[in-house]
Amino acid sequence: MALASLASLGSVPAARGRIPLAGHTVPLWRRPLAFLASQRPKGGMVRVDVGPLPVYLVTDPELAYEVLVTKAASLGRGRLYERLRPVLGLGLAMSDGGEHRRQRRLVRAALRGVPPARYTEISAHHAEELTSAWRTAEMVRVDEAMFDLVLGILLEAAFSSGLGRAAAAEIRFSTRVVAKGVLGRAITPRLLDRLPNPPHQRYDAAAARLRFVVDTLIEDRRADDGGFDDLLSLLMAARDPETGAGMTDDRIRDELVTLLMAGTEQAAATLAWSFHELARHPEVADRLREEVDRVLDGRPCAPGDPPRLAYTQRVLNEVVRLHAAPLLPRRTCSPVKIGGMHVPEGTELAVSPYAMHRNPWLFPYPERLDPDRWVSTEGSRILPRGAFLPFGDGGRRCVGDAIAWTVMTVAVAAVCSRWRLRPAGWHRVREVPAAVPRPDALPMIVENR
Ligand code: HEM
Repeated sequence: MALASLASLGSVPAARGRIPLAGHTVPLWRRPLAFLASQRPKGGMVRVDVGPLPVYLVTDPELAYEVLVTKAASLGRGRLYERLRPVLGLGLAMSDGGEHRRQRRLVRAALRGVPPARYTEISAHHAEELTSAWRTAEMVRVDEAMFDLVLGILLEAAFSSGLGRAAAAEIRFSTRVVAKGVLGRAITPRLLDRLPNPPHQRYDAAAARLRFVVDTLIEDRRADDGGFDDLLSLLMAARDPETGAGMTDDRIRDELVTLLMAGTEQAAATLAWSFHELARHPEVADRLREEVDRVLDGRPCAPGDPPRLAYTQRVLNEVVRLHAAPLLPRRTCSPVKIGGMHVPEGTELAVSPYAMHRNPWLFPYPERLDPDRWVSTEGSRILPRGAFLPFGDGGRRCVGDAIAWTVMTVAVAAVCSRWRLRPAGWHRVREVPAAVPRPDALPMIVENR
């Protein structure tokens, strides 16, 4: 059927709460995640007006699968991403089409070049260092501790021993500033760039410093490329199988910054939520500790252990379900049929894993942390494709998912084999929108088990 003769986007309903001229800016500003989770339109698509810009929000698994997988060739990055170029450059998260496919092949090959056992060893070492420094009754900002932990692990995987103290401190500082400011920067209209805005200035300066430090590390490695087997060396050695071409140093820097930013923010937020959820569900925490004790018997995780921690991984599966990406934005780069509708070129779409994962038709009692919903028994319901998207799907699916599972399993096991974390009663934790929502702050008290 010709595209033009199909139903048009005009038939897609607008989400409730729209105000003339302002669109849905008010609910998006005041309670964005609750607003997204409340969207369950009949046809699986609803229009959300971000000021004057209509964005078609996809909350139905079948449509999400079309957007992310089967029709992905007609979709590129959405507008939100354009604003991230000063920090992510031409890194994987920013490119499209054939360029993206070629680059992704190289990055995946480099990531796979570090054996999974190495990620387990590095994670176990860093997690031990962190948890052995905690003291009974101490208050720990778990969100910050997890950020430092994941970044430390990724930095060691990327630069092994080649990273000096000063460079490590600079990367830690800048990455934190960039991670905090990234969403504000992405949604601020370009028009306002000229106005003085201290948070944006801090963000821009941190982005520039982060890129500068990584540039210097690449330069140093070019001068002494003796026998490293880390991600940096693997990215330098990566060659396109068709053309034999490698990456320029600028591109290697963009990929490293992308991996550090994408990996740290999301895995750290998920880990922080894990401890928040375990504290709210003592029966789940007891079962997890029982498993960790049985499998590890008091020793740190070793290669081969993470897959044996099956209950721990089911808990993490629930955490990534409940605290998933609010939006995976896309823009059509050619006219395309989606959900039987004609979608013209230049349309902004966004799949919402967050909304989907909280849909009771897909996940009964969705607000409940229930690791056993992932036990497959005879007769258990099979989820439709496109319904569970913590790592996205298709050609843009997360390239760090396996690393994330290792890092997170090892870290949860390390904390739970030594400590119980109790919420510090004075703070009510809020979900802050980000690539993966993060806690605004997560102060917890360390207790003996
Ligand atoms: C719990 C942890 C993580 C979660 C929930 C997560 C989630 C995601 C999601 C949903 C996407 C797809 C975005 C889209 O379709 O628009 C993505 C892409 C990506 N992730 Fe992750 N991620 C995690 C950890 C990591 C780690 C540890 C790394 C790196 C070591 C990483 C690197 C990336 C990169 C580079 C992309 C872009 C892929 C592309 O565009 O081809 N992520 N991630």
